[in-house]
Amino acid sequence: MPQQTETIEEPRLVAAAALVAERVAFEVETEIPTAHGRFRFRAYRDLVTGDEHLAIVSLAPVVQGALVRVHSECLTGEVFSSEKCECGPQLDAALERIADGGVVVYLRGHEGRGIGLVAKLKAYRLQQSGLDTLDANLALGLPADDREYVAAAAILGDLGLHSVRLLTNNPDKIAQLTGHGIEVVERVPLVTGAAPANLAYLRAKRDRMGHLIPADT
Ligand SMILES: Nc1nc2c(ncn2[C@@H]2O[C@H](COP(=O)(O)OP(=O)(O)OP(=O)(O)O)[C@@H](O)[C@H]2O)c(=O)[nH]1
Ligand SMILES: [Zn+2]
Repeated sequence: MPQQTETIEEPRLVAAAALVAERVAFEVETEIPTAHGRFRFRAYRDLVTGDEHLAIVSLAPVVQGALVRVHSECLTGEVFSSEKCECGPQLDAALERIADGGVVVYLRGHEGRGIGLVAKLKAYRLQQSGLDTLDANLALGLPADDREYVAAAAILGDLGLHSVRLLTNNPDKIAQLTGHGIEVVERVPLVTGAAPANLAYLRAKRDRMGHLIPADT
């Protein structure tokens, strides 16, 4: 019986290893104490985009089905506590929650849903004159969401994870990771950081972009 299991899993493992090799290069691991506990910070170079991504891994063992957050970089929300989005509180909450055995994959190059910092600030400026988060991107001639998650799947593959409980409200993240060989056994909602300044943003994500955000937000 154990032999049979190995035979079934082998193609998946081979595919995961190939994805890792073609997409990311592991560079370094070091432990860092944070306000949310001590974590292993593992840095990867993205072989396609050149971005430097991170896997922030709990010291507690990470097993199949572990809690995972795949998080898009957001300078304004995470460094400057901008209340135009809820990225800062989401990242803090994710680190708290994975401390018992899980991973945050922090994706650089995802700033502004993949359009970059300057374009995001241009989009914010348009939002000041009334456009919502989606139409502001489109008015700039840019996609509503330009993110892809191959690198995240490759990093999870490097950690030996092919089955995860994913902290997200974004169905596209689940669909893309699944398409790249990561089985999402459960979606764990991550609703936090709502503030008067980001209510319209949360509602636009829910009503126009399909995010699974509670109706009473
Ligand atoms: N273009 C643009 N990007 C934004 C805006 N507000 C936040 N972002 C970016 O959106 C990204 C986060 O994506 P979200 O759609 O908020 O959330 P998500 O990660 O897809 O979904 P969750 O997993 O549920 O958190 C970050 O890179 C932010 O910089 C905005 O108004 N316009
Ligand atoms: Zn943000």
